[in-house]
Amino acid sequence: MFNGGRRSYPILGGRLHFVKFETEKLNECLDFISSKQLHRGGVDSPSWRSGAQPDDIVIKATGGGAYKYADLFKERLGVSLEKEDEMDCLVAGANFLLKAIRHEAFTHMDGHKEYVQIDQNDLFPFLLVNVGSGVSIIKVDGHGKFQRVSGTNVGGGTYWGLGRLMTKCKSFDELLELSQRGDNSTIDMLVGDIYGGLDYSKIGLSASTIASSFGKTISENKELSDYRPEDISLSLLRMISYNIGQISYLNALRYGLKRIFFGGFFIRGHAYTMDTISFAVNFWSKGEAQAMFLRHEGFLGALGAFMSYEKHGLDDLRVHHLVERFPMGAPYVGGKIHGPPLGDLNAKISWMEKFVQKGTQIIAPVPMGVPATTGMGGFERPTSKGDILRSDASAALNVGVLHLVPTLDVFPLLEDPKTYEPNTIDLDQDEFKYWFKILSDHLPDLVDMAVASEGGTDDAKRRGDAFAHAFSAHLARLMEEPAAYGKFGLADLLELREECLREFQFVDAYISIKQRENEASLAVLPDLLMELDSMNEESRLLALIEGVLAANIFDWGSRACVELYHKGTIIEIYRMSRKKMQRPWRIDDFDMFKKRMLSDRKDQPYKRALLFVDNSGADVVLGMLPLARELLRHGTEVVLVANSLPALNDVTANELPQIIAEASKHCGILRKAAEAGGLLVDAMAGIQDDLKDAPESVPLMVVENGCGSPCIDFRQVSSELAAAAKDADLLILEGMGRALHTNLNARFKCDALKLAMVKNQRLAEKLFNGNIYDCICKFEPVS
Ligand SMILES: Nc1ncnc2c1ncn2[C@@H]1O[C@H](COP(=O)(O)OP(=O)(O)O)[C@@H](O)[C@H]1O
Ligand SMILES: CC(C)(COP(=O)(O)O)[C@@H](O)C(=O)NCCC(=O)O
Ligand SMILES: [Mn+2]
Repeated sequence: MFNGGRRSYPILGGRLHFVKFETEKLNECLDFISSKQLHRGGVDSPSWRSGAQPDDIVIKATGGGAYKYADLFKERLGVSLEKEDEMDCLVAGANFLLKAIRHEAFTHMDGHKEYVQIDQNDLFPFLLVNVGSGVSIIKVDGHGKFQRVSGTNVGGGTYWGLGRLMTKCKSFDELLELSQRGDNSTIDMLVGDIYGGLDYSKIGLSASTIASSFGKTISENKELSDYRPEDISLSLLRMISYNIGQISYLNALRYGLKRIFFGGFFIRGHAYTMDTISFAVNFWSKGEAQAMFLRHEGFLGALGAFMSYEKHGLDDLRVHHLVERFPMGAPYVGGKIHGPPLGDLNAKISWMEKFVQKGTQIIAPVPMGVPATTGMGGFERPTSKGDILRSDASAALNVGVLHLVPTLDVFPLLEDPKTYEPNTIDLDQDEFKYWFKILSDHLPDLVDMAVASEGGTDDAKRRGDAFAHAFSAHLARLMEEPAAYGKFGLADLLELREECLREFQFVDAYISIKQRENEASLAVLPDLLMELDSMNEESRLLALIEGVLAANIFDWGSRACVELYHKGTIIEIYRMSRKKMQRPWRIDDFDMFKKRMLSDRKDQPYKRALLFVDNSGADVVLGMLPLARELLRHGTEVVLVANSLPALNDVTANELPQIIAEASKHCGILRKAAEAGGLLVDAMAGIQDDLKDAPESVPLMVVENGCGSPCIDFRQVSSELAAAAKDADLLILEGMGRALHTNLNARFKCDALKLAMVKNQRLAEKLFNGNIYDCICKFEPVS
């Protein structure tokens, strides 16, 4: 793909993994790079096989290490480090993240984390404070436009260095963990100590405000060993965090800036550190300035260096080109540098098994800070004692793998992409608890299905167990901290399950069910079409919509529906479902749709309809295909939009042509249209054409949606779908995932019909005050 004609080279896709290591582990890092041949593009890369010389390979790097270790990289890997200016990189990294990652920035006050939607038109200027070993304070005015306005030598290195000397801690995480059990009032002199336990309210200081860090230690006749390491660590952490917050605020004041973004590895997603910094900024600015933190806090420099490869064309990347995934791999289960090779399945499984054997450790794939409140004053003692922050061995980062997919686009028919939110229901703590149970209960059946789909071998069983543990670990992690992976909705949760299956190489867990149901449905399709053709236009349209709703019952993601399937054959259940259809439906805009189809537009049919199909079997064969056929009959071009990758029993775009070819054997309308859409080239070869003289048909086409999930997020669809949408004037969204969990409230630039059966009692009550098996027929004409 070429980008607007401005570049002469294509933008390729790829994945960005985020891995950190301490400088003293540099040799292990070099071993890792070397064993995976990462400097040559990985063991699978063509340059590795063709024996590209490392001399030709340039790695972008920044910071002091880029100078200090250039010789070592040359010696050990044979590659040259190309040094990029550190400030340039910090700014480029921050700008990229704020532009391209949806839930990058968040506030953290009194233990409460909130993601902030950054408006690109209202981003600059801002203050960027990078808290690494030392602290850089940068005023950023635009892309590549910045000035380092200040800094302080009292930074992360100071906390870690002093902390190490004073507490004998062996690791940074140990020191941080100690602070969570600390009480700084034994060390710090507080306002209350000076004023006899009272607040100094005249200048707005509460009794618990620190008057002098470490101030209490001067007046007592005590040695270092008389103080608890926990208390020392906490006093140190507060002293340094508060100081950084205060200096940052003063610089923001100096330049009249309201927003301060904090990055650097000192922060470590640690709730207490962030709360202290936020308190300082908020207190001194009297609420005028805002401290914000970044999920990729420690990677600003590295990202900026990576961006400086001009050939990547990364400066043109937009938020819709990036998909963040949270799979199980070395960095996620806390692999040290020598953790499982990226992409090596067997090693990933072994990792899972190891963690499972250890029992309690696999409660979550990434670490977290304490969701505790630090109290109104920001300087109270931590109310929840910290055993939640895990040690670095099992700890990793709050970020996933960034997939760069240049073929993704924003769906052009979204009325307002800026305000569009795919998820209908906010996944708050309560809601998450419910879905946690639903998904956990469903897991054993899904594992059985997945293992069977891969032949039930021992290898498949091992992968199945690993998948179950990986997905459970993610659920547990989210249960602990719902905001751990950015703003996470039900659509993301359902997609995460599919991603975990793919991570352990389950290609299509529901393949045999899909095939069985397709066959059974295709066998009764001719009778259904005959019955439909015997009706008048009005009754037929109603029967078709009824048919779509009734057949949406075939959903292997719904517990209630799966239980039904034991009670009869596919056709029996389909008939039962149709018989139960009682109008008015819970939302029933059918009459409006009918008027539009059969009266208003009788002589001016829709030009092109996009039908977002859902499940395999009866749903697509007896529901959506006959509806497509009716539209074709009216002279409307039909594009069937299906998943790119399998998800539950959803039909995929790859599978559709074969299904259409089978259906076309019984139906001339479908056959002509499919031919016109180029769908039958292979499938119908050799079949006698008795329709040669029939009039030309409008085309029936298939496009993939770019998703592998039961839901759809219209901010990121395939460019093929975006292109097909250009002339569309009708959208039909079908199914619970695409029309209820997501997009129920989405507004489009053209007419939209949302059809679904509600197959979950709680959702029916919550959304419609209704009941399980209620049907929704929501028609939203543009005018
Ligand atoms: N696991 C860790 N080991 C050592 N320091 C850590 C660790 N996690 C966070 N830190 C903090 O991060 C700081 C280094 O931050 P970083 O962003 O890498 O900056 P720099 O490149 O200036 O060293 C350390 O001084 C320490 O305060
Ligand atoms: C995963 C699904 C959204 C799929 O529904 P569909 O889009 O196929 O109509 C749905 O099955 C679901 O929300 N299931 C979980 C709820 C339950 O088992 O009750
Ligand atoms: Mn489905």
